[in-house]
Amino acid sequence: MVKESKATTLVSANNLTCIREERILFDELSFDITEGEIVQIEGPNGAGKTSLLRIIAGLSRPYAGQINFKGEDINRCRDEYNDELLYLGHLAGVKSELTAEENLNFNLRISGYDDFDARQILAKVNLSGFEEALAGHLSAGQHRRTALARLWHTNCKIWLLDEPFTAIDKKGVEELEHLFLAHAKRGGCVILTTHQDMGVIGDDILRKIRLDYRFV
Ligand SMILES: Nc1ncnc2c1ncn2[C@@H]1O[C@H](COP(=O)(O)OP(=O)(O)OP(=O)(O)O)[C@@H](O)[C@H]1O
Repeated sequence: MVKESKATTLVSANNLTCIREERILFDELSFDITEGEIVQIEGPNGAGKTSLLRIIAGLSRPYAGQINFKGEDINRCRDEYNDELLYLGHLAGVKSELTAEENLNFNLRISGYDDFDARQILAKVNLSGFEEALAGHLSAGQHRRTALARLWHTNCKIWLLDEPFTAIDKKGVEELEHLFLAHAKRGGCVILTTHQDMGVIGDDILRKIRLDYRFV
């Protein structure tokens, strides 16, 4: 008999409330995200998507509620959680005064990787020939690709991506979508914000968490 294996819950939000400038961005928000899921946090500008991602990442605290990693409060398993977390925010840790290759080397080494071929990874994000260009001299899309390159070399299961498609061309968006699908298939999860429609990841796969703010 084939035994059905149940997907592990990686991240749970428990009754999260976030208040900014006397505005409730979200209130008693709860959800579970399991291995293999791709989740889009959606809502209008200012709804609290970045705020929610930062709370999930443990970078800021909610007014109330907590985030659990595999059932445990992230404040009690920080190291274990951080080992599984890849967070790419708006600025995404790309330093203008470093080259594309130096940025990738830095970002991967600081995450504990030392066995990689940066040029090969940069080729995957279409930056061949730009390895030695200063990030500050790259186009907006190439700058973003420099940040995203580390997704091609990571063991982290939980990807938290704030507007990953910003400035990325159509083909690049599709390649990223395929990467997310492959990551989910390997048992990871992707939690992202975007205002863009995703054409490769169908609505049957994509799960949406919608935020709509209201005044206190
Ligand atoms: N640290 C902070 N202090 C005060 N207000 C904040 C802080 N962080 C966010 N806000 C406010 O909270 C609201 C939600 O911001 P957030 O960046 O989470 O929205 P968003 O849904 O990601 O928006 P967008 O689609 O424009 O990126 C905004 O009105 C913002 O000004």
